[in-house]
This record gives sequence, C-alpha cells and structure tokens, in this order.
Amino acid sequence: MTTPAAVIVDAAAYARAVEDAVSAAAAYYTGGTSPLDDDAYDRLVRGIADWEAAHPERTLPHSPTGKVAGGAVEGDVPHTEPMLSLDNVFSAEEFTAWTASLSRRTGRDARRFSVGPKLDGLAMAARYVDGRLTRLITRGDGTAGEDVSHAIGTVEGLPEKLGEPVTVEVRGEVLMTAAQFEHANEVRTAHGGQPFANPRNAAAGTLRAKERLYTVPMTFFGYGLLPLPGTDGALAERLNELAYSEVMALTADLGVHTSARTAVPDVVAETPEDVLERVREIAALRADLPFGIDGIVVKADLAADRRAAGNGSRAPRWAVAYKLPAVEKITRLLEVEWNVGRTGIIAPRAVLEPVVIDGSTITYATLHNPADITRRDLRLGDQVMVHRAGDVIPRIEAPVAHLRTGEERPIVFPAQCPRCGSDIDTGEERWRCAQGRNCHLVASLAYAAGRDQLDIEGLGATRVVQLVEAGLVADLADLFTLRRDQLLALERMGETSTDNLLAALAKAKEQPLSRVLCALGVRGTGRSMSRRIARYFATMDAIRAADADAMQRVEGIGAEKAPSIVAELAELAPLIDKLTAVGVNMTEPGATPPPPAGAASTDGEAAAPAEGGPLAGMTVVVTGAMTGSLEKLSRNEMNELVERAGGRSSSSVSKKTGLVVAGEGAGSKRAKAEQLGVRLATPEEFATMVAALLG
Ligand SMILES: NC(=O)c1ccc[n+]([C@@H]2O[C@H](COP(=O)([O-])OP(=O)(O)OC[C@H]3O[C@@H](n4cnc5c(N)ncnc54)[C@H](O)[C@@H]3O)[C@@H](O)[C@H]2O)c1
Ligand SMILES: [Zn+2]
Repeated sequence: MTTPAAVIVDAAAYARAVEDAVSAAAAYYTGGTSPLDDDAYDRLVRGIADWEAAHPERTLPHSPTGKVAGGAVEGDVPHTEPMLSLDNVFSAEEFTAWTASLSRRTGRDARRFSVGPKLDGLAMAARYVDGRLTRLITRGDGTAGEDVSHAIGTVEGLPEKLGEPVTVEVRGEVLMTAAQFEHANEVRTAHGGQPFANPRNAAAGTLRAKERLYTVPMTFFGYGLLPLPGTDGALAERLNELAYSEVMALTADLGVHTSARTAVPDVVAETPEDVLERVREIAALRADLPFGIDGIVVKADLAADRRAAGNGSRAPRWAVAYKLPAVEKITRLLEVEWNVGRTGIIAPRAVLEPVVIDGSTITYATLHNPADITRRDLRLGDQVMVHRAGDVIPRIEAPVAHLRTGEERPIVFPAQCPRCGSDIDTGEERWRCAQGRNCHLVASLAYAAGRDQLDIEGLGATRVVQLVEAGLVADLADLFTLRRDQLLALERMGETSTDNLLAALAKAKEQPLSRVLCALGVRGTGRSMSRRIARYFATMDAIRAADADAMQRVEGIGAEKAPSIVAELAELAPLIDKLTAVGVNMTEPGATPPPPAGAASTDGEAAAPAEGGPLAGMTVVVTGAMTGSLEKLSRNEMNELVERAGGRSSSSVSKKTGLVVAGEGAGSKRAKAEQLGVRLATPEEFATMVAALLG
C-alpha cells in the first residue's frame, strides 16, 4: 500500500471522517475543488474502511466505501450499463492474487490481458446516433449521470461525426493535457477566475461549467464501446463478442482518440509476467507523458473471460487498476528565491513546506520565470499542488485557490540583480541580469573588493561594472595590472580618483593571506574559516599542497567540506598563479607552516608527531588531573607536549595505546589500561620521560 490509513479512534471521529470524505468527493467530482489531495483522500477512506471492518454494525449509510464516486454524486440520465469504478492493486503480489481470483471465476488460467494507461481524468459516456454525437453524460453514481452535452465541441478526440453512421456509446476519460491545463488557467485567470489546482480538477470544473464566456479545450481518450438501444443488431452482437483490444481498434477506426496514438498505447500481454513487464514500462514513461496517469489498467482481453468474470456493484471483476504512487501533494509555498545562473538568467525557485512525495522529501520546486508566477497567480503562503514524477525537478502545478485564507501575500519580484545588483533585462519571459555572463564576475569582483576582503577603497559595484564593461578586467588579478591611462579614459574618472584607486590597489596587494583567500570566494569558507586555513597553513603554497586529509586538520573543516575546498582551490589555480605573478601577498603574517604531509597520524585526533624523541612512535593517552611540573598544562598543551616528544596523542585507550598518563581522579581510562595491560605512568614519571623538552 502506498498510503497508510488515517487513524480513527471513535464513533464521533468516524462520523466526522465520513462527512469529510463525502464532501471532498462531491467537490472533487463536481467542481474540482476538493480541499484534499488524492493521497490524503485515500488515507481517509482507508481509515473509514478499517473502522467499519471493526464496527460493521455502526457503518453509516452514506459512507463512501464500496460506492462509485464515494456515493457523493448523483445524476438523472440513466446509464444503459453501469459505469463502474475500478478495484486497485498496489504491488506485483497483489496483482498476482488478482489474476488468481480472475482464474477462479473464469475457470481457466488467466491469459491475454489488455494493458494500458489509467488516465487521470473523469469518466464520460458519449452517445452517438447514426454517427452523430448527441449527448455527453458523466459517470455520476454509476447508474445515472449528469448531462454535460454543453461541452460538445470543446473535447478534442471526440468527433461530432464518427467515421460510420453507427448508433453506439463511446466511453472514456476526459482530461486536460499539460498544455491544455496551462492554457485553461491562463484564460480563466485572465477572466478574473481562480486557477485550478491541477489538470484533473480543471477538467472536472470545466466540464460542469455551463455558462462561461470562454471555452477551453479538453481531450478525450476512448476506452469502451457499447451498444445502445437502436444499435444495429449485427454490430451489437459483434461488440459483445470482440476482444477488448479489437473493440479499441474499432473505436479508433471510428475516429475516436484512444491511447493508441500516445507513447503508452494499450497492448495485449499474454501472461501475468508480461503484464508486470508492461506495468514497469508504462511507469517509467509516466514522467514524460503530456497527460496525467495514476496507474495502469489491466483488463481480461477475451470477451468470454469478461463475461465469465462479471461485475461487482462498484467495479468490474475482469479489470483492475495497478496504482502508481501519487505524484501530487498539497503543501505551502513559503518563499520564492531568485537564483542567477551562469548566463545571467534570473530564475525563481519556490521554497516549500517540506512534503513527502513518493518517498522523497520535497522542499524546492521550479517556477521557471516571473511570467509563470503571474500566470499561475501564485502568492506567498498559498497552499499549492506540487508535482513530482520520477527524477524530474518538482514543479508547482498551481495554487489550491479555494483554500486561500486571505493572509496570502504577493510575490515580490526583484528590481535589481540579486547577485551583482545590476539592472535586470525584463524584455524576455526569462529575466536576465544586464551583466549577462559577466554577472558572476561583477559580483565576485565587488565581493573581493569589499571591506572584509581586500578592502579596496573606491572600487564599488558601479565602478566594477564600468571596468568589466570596458573590457579592462576579466578576473580578480587583472585589477592589479590596471594602468593609469586606462583608468583615466573611463567616464567619471578624474586624476584624483584614479590615483586613489591605484593606491588602494597597491595597498590591497599587501593584505594578509587570510583576506586574499576570502576574496577568492571559495564556497563554504567565509571570513573566519579563511583565517583559520591561512593561520594553519601559513602560505598559499602550503594550502595548495594540502589534500583533503590535510585540510581536515583545520579546525571546523570536516570530512564533507574538505574535499570540496581542495577541489575548488584546484580550480582556482590559474587565478592564484596570476595573483602571485602580479605581486599579491600569499603569506599569513606570524603563522608557521605545518610539518610536511605524510608525517601525520590517520586517526584525526592527533597532530603530526616529530621525528625521533623520547616517545617516538608511541600512542599516548593523558587522563585525570596533572600534578607536579605538569600541573599548569591544559589537556591541549599536554597533547602538544606528547607530539613534540615524537608521540601520537589520542583520547581513547585501546590495545594500540603505548602509554596512559594517569593523573589524579583518572577513572575509566585507567581501568581500561589496567584491563588491557597497557603501561601506566603518573604525571611525575611522565615528566621525567620528557624532561628534555620541559626546560
Ligand atoms: N482528492 C479528493 O478529494 C478525492 C475525492 C474522491 C476521489 N478521489 C480520487 O479518485 C480516485 C477514486 O475515484 P474513481 O472511482 O473515480 O476512479 P478510480 O481511480 O478508482 O478508477 C476508475 C476510473 O478509472 C478511469 N479510467 C482511466 N483510464 C481508464 C482505462 N484505460 N480503462 C478504464 N477506466 C479507466 C475510469 O474513469 C474509471 O471510472 C482515487 O484515486 C481518489 O484519490 C480524490
Ligand atoms: Zn547580476
């Protein structure tokens, strides 16, 4: 099962759940404005079913369980044959069990199935008299539906005239393709209406609406053909004897749109294994289909099997829906972020209240461009229908406008490039920073010139833009080769400002390594991290020589961050070389480089031991309070002492430990050393061992 059942604790909660489900279903089938997504609805109905199974005598008569459309809709046009729902299976095991029950009913091995997409729209019956479309009827409660003939002419794939002058009923699904849905919401909001939350809701709402100033197209997919009173006898007999696949071929021949012309046509599968193979194929294609499917429908293909299996009151027994996981959930739009891409495209991204769709937690969704936001009439705080299928980036389908509280706020579009602060070119649907590909350069130069980095006075964003636009600088190093005459040639650059800028640049070259490093803008390293790296390594050469292990010795750099810092520094190598060549300082005053790589321990706790020394090669654990000549040393200083004496400091005792210095109050570590037979020393004994270093 994909959805766990809602937990219903008592009769009152049960009654409330029934009310909620019935009103949601009524809204879902008649206007497309249910407050629940399908997953939430299914959860609720499953909870209701569980409670009813435990309390059969208290089942309410209007409960949605076991009814077509949850019993929430009615109709006044009787169906010739009931229009049923479908039973569901959620796994290969459940499907296999279903084929077994089918075999029991037909009295023979299950074979020949028709397998096709389960279209996510609304069931509809289209009556043709002498080849002319006369009436459209919804499924309703299954025995009678509603007349929606006013929609004739707006449903593509349902011709007003069939290829032959026959009298028949075509059954199928009405839906909106992705493009039709976009169009429908655009037209609707342009007329002052509220957008529909998803294509299915849009189809439901559109189909029922009678007096609209505008029409929006939908698409029909036929999946059934049956005789009507008045159907030519020979044809009626034929329809009863044809395999389902043949009925579909005939439907298509008459000019009705079917799945045959899509990427997922109905196919005949001989065995249950073949069916499962096809189920996997369709599931894999789902994300790329231009229309929504919520599963795969499997039908006994042979007329004799269908007859033998028969129908239940809610669903046929010769067909089953193999459900796919829900790809849509309702959640809240919290924020819109604006990111600038490589080429300067400014793309909005939705920040969502985290929601789990098909096993993944979704926190972001693409919004394409500002026009897209306007078109969808999205607002901050909106409940939105989020769609995610396969590996495709999640997207917001639309706001669930009927859930608005009035607290929603408009989405503010940026007036300036969020990265470099330049103007925005809004001429195209996709907004773009006026700096285009140079946006990143402008932003990174302005950052490097900033107060906490190289602190280049007189080099603000506007001046940076000027320099970049004049083609004088293509990277940070170019700043330091600017000539007086080049600067003077720029607009608004007089003698004084030119000289001031040149002086500021000369001063910037002398900034400590930590600021140079910070100016490079390595991701994940801000000011304090840059300082720590610079102090630890002391020179740019030492930083560049460090591998991920060495980088991790800098406080605050973990196993995750280290490799990306090393990789990014490697990418910056040409720029660093160039900066060095133009005379930018690459050392940190007062810091000394660490001992060469390779001498370090691998357990991450200890620093590099010195060569030789009284503790050479020994792992030493210090525990308890130090006394005597070592009394004033902190644990860190003790560890430094161990390392200076050639040892390796560690904080845990193991068989590899060579010595445990146990001071006053040493507890478990001392006990462990005794237990393992590790040599113990008092602080005084240890002081004697390293006496040469204590002077
Ligand atoms: N969100 C809500 O508030 C809400 C309310 C009620 C129902 N629902 C959803 O509706 C679904 C159950 O309702 P249902 O009975 O209308 O539909 P169903 O999903 O149980 O399936 C039956 C329907 O599948 C359709 N279908 C699509 N492709 C078909 C094909 N190739 N061959 C035959 N039939 C095909 C037919 O219209 C048929 O009536 C559930 O997924 C539920 O989540 C949601
Ligand atoms: Zn920009």
